[in-house]
Amino acid sequence: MKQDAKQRLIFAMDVDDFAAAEKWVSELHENVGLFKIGKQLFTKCGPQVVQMVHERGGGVFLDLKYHDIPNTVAKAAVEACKLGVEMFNVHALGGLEMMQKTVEEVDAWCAETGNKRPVMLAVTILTSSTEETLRGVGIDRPVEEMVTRLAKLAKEAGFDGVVASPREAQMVREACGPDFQIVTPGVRPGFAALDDQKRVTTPADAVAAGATALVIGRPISAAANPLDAAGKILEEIEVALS
Ligand SMILES: O=C(O)c1cc(=O)[nH]c(=O)n1[C@@H]1O[C@H](COP(=O)(O)O)[C@@H](O)[C@H]1O
Repeated sequence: MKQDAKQRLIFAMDVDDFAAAEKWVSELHENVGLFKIGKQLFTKCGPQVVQMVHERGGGVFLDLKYHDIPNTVAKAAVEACKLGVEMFNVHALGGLEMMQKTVEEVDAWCAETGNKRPVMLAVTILTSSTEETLRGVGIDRPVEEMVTRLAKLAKEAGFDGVVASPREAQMVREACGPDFQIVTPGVRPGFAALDDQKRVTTPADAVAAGATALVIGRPISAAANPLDAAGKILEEIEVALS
């Protein structure tokens, strides 16, 4: 059971330094399944940092949120596959054609090389966004409607799942069926601060709502004892799963 919960805990390794990343992987690998490498760390350290996580026995969620013309995103996604990452993401707002082309090229690369396809996720609406944020960019629709719409689009394109707020997990589950993965950031255990997240829930509530994995950063990294904080989150996930 702990192993199952561990695979569902993704640590957001939001640091800009190779040594700091190395320290986090060594310190947390016992309680964390995947280490999320985002824009800051990847821009600073590049593919070497992916290799480091793999060498230390961790899995990688490459969080570069690709959003560009279809050909550019598809080619970048194939490069992510070549790094051997376990999971990567694009912005669903890039549209159906962008996501379809990405699935097509990744599947072709996997067929050619015999490699396993990484979990492909589409980001719906960021957990830091509100209706006001959407209005500001000309989208006059409720957040919930947009999340469901983008999740369905990702599914239609052949994506494995989405990144969404835990508050929208249940709606996505209903719209996209039981096998669709729902990875939720914006998760805050009772002991942690909200920081800049706006649409949050606890780990237990996220799992109960249908989240298949949780992305958690500062509630672990800012804790007095990060391994212990990750352990407490695992326990909460285990209880929610049972
Ligand atoms: O794609 C993401 O991981 C992501 C999507 C989203 O909507 N909101 C969001 O917070 N994230 C990421 O999830 C992580 C959350 O970190 P904490 O707020 O520290 O737990 C950060 O690395 C964000 O970049």
